[in-house]
Amino acid sequence: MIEGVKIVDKRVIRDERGAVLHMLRRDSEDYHSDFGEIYFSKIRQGIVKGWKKHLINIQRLVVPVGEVKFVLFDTRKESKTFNEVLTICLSEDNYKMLVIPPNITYAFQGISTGESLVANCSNKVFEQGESETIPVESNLIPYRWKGI
Ligand SMILES: Cc1cn([C@H]2C[C@H](O)[C@@H](COP(=O)(O)OP(=O)(O)O[C@H]3O[C@H](C)C(=O)[C@H](O)[C@H]3O)O2)c(=O)[nH]c1=O
Repeated sequence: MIEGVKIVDKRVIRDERGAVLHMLRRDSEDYHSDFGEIYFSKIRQGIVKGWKKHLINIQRLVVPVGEVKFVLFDTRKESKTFNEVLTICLSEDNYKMLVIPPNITYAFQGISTGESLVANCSNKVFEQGESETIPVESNLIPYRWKGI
C-alpha cells in the first residue's frame, strides 16, 4: 500500500428500487472537517483521464455508477513507498472511498460500458494550476494502459 493512501469501506444499502450509497458522514472516522467541494467526473469506457498530480489537495473518490480502474504511482522521493504502483477497480460492487494525498501521480480508466461516475470530495476548492498533468502515454510512469 502506498504511504498515506487510504481505501475505506463504505456502506451500500440495496433494495429492489435501487441502492443508497454512502460517501462521507461527519460521525465516521475518516471524516475531516477540511471540506472544499464535491464534484463529479464522468468517464467513458476505455478512456483514461490523467496522469495528474495534485500539489496541495487531498482527493476522496468513490464510484457510485459504473466501474473505474485507478492507478496510483508514488512520485514522492521522501516516501517509504517511493516508486510503488497501486491499482484498484471501484464500483458499486467494490464500493470504497479512495483517499489520495498530495503529490501522488494517478490516472483512471472507464471500465464498464457507457459512462461511469467518479465523485470527488476534495478538501480544497479546485484551482487551476494546483495540479500537474503528465501525458497518459508518458514513459515516466511505469504503467501501460490497455488500449492506449
Ligand atoms: C474539477 C474541476 C475542473 N475544472 C475544469 C478544468 C478543466 O478545464 C476541465 C476538466 O478538468 P480535469 O481535466 O481536471 O477533469 P478530470 O480529468 O475529470 O479530473 C477531475 O476529477 C477527478 C476525479 C480528479 O481526481 C481530478 O483531481 C479532477 O481534476 O474542467 C473546473 O473548472 N473546475 C473544477 O472544479
